[in-house]
Amino acid sequence: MPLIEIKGASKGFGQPGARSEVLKEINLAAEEGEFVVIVGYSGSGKSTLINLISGLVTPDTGEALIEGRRITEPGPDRGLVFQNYSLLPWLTVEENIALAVDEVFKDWTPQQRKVHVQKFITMVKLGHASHKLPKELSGGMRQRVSVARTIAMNPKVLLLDEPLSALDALTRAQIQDEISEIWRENLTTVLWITNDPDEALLLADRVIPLLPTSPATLGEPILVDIERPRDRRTLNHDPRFKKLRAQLINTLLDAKGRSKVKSSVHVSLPDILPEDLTTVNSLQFLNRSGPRRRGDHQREEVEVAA
Ligand SMILES: Nc1ncnc2c1ncn2[C@@H]1O[C@H](COP(=O)(O)OP(=O)(O)OP(=O)(O)O)[C@@H](O)[C@H]1O
Repeated sequence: MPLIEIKGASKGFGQPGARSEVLKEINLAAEEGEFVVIVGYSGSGKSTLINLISGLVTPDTGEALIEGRRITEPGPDRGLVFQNYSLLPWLTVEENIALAVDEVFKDWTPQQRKVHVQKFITMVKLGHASHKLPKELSGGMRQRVSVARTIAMNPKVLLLDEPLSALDALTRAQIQDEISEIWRENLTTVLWITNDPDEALLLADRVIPLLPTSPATLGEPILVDIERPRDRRTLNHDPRFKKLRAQLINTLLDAKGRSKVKSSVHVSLPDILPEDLTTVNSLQFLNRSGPRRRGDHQREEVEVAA
């Protein structure tokens, strides 16, 4: 049985009449220990999709499951890391992580909890900053705390919603490598959302494109059968990487192109004959009591883009 699963889920927002359908017939499964990345355009519904699993969003139809149980609300078995760190500003690095650990491991001794917190601070290389407040940290350091805090709660699956998009490219690359290493050592199941195809292919076992159809649907998964650890410098020249990259980007671009092709509808013209204003006689229409009607046999339709 897959660790997490989404079966036939659709989701829209808003009241009838002003409703927007965001996701349609989403089917997804991730096995234990698997690193799955969903890649899609901004605004296409990526957060909505990951939140079906976090429990923050309930599907209109279909269901999301963890270990076969239906997800109805957030829970400690699913750790969520957002793009905006969400640290408590009045607590230090250590205290921010300890707060989460104390909440989840209530029956542990204070010493056990302290050792556990230190392990994760070391894992994200923040030993030198454990007594600093969030305002004294760089964006990259804050995101490391956020990741450490979430992993320290031992979730069954780590859900990352564009965790690095607020960071500069170099810090981003560094933290991608760090999280990849943490994943390999701990083999947590990871579901990562991004709008960056390179990030997706560097990190994932399997990349799934979220197609910008309206509503969005999932495309065919792309298996990234490139051995780990993956070195970003050599990867760029690896023919397998180049091929997968082209396949992924083309899939997303093709779907975007198709979504621009609008349908057309037939509209009946009003039941009024147009006046010919090029002849003097036509000015007679000013004396008429009403417009001239088309006969039924003259009814006209035009095709307009919808
Ligand atoms: N709670 C909500 N109420 C109403 N509309 C919502 C809600 N959540 C999301 N939406 C709409 O659903 C669509 C998809 O949003 P979502 O945040 O899932 O996209 P995204 O791909 O994660 O975007 P981004 O990459 O910009 O973060 C957007 O049009 C958004 O306005």
